[in-house]
Amino acid sequence: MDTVLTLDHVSKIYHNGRGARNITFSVERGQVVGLLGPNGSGKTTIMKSITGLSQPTEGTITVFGAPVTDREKALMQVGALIEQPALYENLTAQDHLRMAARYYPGVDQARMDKVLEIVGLTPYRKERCGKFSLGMKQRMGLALALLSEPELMILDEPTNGLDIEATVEMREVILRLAKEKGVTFLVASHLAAEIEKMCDKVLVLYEGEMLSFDTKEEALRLNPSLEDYFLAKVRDKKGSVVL
Ligand SMILES: Nc1ncnc2c1ncn2[C@@H]1O[C@H](COP(=O)(O)OP(=O)(O)OP(=O)(O)O)[C@@H](O)[C@H]1O
Repeated sequence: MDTVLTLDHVSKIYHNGRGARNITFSVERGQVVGLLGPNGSGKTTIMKSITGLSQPTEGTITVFGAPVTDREKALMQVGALIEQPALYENLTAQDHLRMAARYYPGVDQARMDKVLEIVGLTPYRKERCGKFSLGMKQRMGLALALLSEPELMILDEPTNGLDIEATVEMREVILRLAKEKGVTFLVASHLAAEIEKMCDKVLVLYEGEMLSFDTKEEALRLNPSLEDYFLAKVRDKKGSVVL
């Protein structure tokens, strides 16, 4: 199997002592890996370190065999949606894609049409993004992240704030891309059920610490759900304290 992403003893500690500590895991091509953890557990910190948005205090991150310190090379094949997508209220979906396409020489009109189709925004391509619903904005962010046909996608809470239908649509897009195109995904969520529906492997984060990294099958072997698995891991960490 091809290893797409490796974190080796990575820590990112902010000046206030918080962040994420001693994170080690690898992701293989075509896998959908979930980062599961409550608010403040370090999910965004890890994703920002992978995408080069922030600098780890310790450890090494390798993307497609290149260290993330060699930013341009490592991140050429990475698409990311971290926090809310930054969209201009007065620009249309099509305008946003044209602007982003300037950074990617190989991206043509056909690719722009394709990403709009993938995320289901083709009928709205000439509408201003300021008029988009939250779910449409999120899908627009995904379209922009997909524009350069990245082989690795880093998605931070991609269904945050979305209603049931938009959540299902977002999940279907992710699973389709993983299955049909072999795209590798690292997806962060604080919802165990969300990770359970989407991921092949799950990494549990708690208070900046990595508590486990298992396949979904392993996680569900002794637990009825990923929620129970998560609670069991947190209980193990806290000793006998019952949540
Ligand atoms: N720029 C920063 N400066 C100082 N502390 C920070 C900074 N960014 C995050 N933190 C702290 O680091 C810890 C991890 O935060 P992070 O945003 O990575 O968590 P998260 O799991 O993504 O949370 P959420 O689900 O709320 O987005 C938290 O305690 C947070 O307060």
